Amino acid sequence: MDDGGSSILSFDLWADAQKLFSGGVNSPVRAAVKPYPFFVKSGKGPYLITEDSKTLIDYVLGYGPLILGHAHPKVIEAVREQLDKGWLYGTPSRAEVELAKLITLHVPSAEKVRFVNSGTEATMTAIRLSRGFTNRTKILKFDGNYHGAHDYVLIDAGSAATEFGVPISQGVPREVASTVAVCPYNDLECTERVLKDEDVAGVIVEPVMGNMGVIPPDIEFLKGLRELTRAYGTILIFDEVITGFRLGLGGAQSYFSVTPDLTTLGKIIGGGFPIGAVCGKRDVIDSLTPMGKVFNAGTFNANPISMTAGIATIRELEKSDTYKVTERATRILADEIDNSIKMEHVVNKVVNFFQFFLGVKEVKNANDARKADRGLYSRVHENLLKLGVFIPPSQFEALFTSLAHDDKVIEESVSKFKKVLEELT
Ligand SMILES: Cc1ncc(COP(=O)(O)O)c(C=O)c1O
Ligand SMILES: N[C@H](C=O)CCC(=O)O
Repeated sequence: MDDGGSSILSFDLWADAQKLFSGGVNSPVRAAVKPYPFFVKSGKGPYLITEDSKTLIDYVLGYGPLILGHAHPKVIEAVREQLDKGWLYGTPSRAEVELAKLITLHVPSAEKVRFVNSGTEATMTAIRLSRGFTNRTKILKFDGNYHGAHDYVLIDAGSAATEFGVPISQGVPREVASTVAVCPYNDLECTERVLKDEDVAGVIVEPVMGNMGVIPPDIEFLKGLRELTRAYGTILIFDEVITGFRLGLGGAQSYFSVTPDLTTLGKIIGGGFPIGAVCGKRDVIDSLTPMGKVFNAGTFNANPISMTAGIATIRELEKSDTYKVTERATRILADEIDNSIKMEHVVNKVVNFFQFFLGVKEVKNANDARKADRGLYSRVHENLLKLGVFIPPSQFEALFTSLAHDDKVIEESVSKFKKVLEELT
């Protein structure tokens, strides 16, 4: 980052933060920013403004939720209106019905919904549901898929768990870990072997892997998962915390025409406010308390602010050119990056999010991603930051585009990427 005498504020905040928080941060990936995490005072459209008064073009976008860009006026208006009416009732409110209607309208697998407060809670609840509904214990997940920060899934997890070398977290009881089988992504043979040999309650999968960089699925893999889980009476859970309302209004399940039994959502459906949701077949969701015996509860579940921001966001997605704009932005940027890198590399993109991998020929699963040159990726991140472009600090995250990433922003970004990539690769 260009100090220019003005980065004292971030630097000082960082010094304080290290005394106050483990590693100076409250979510580990943030500590990977080089040379040290900058602190943000505001966001507008495609930009972040740092405490050092630097403007950065943002391709992190809160790790995915901000598909309309920062501080979109429609979301501000809706949340302001809600604030005047209070923000927590401990009762149902109109907004949760409206948001659930939008989700069930657009997401093919969603007949009923349970709102929670994060993607982590959503996958935890979906897994418990699949166990409760089937009366089985085992879960199958895929190497490098990240489903949040709870015990059931911190086994061969991607994202910061891989970045910081804890794909299997300390503190997860061995008894819990032993209930989770892991297969390589895009590997149906392994999946079938596990389903045949074990009594599996649920298979949880990111329909596009977005937590080892971006890794697209083989369409046959998703279709095969559907057929196999049906054949073995296992619940298929699509973790669409990233892909939900990003690949289109119907998420990955519409994009790939594969309908799971349960879907977990988060990020975009809260318009950038904390949220999670489990949705799926009526009889499965009805297994949750109070109708059923699978427990879930939450003080902040379906809180009116997140509901309102989510409604405003989805309404905007329904009528704006967001998918056209974000796809175009990703295509131009990803292609230009592809052309600018001189060494062996891969650029993986799906609709409107992408990642590049240096020093490898193909990235089809987590093992391929681990072979990429992470040190060099980190230098690209650092040098781009000096030029005013913020990409994820970790190889194992994704670059996202938003409605605010118009041609002018992309043009400026392309010239900066070219400069850095031609110099470093
Ligand atoms: C696919 C996926 N599932 C689950 C989660 C967990 O969501 P949250 O961070 O909101 O708990 C994330 C991101 O963090 C994710 O990318
Ligand atoms: N990869 C994570 C979610 O998608 C990044 C967010 C975080 O862990 O802070």
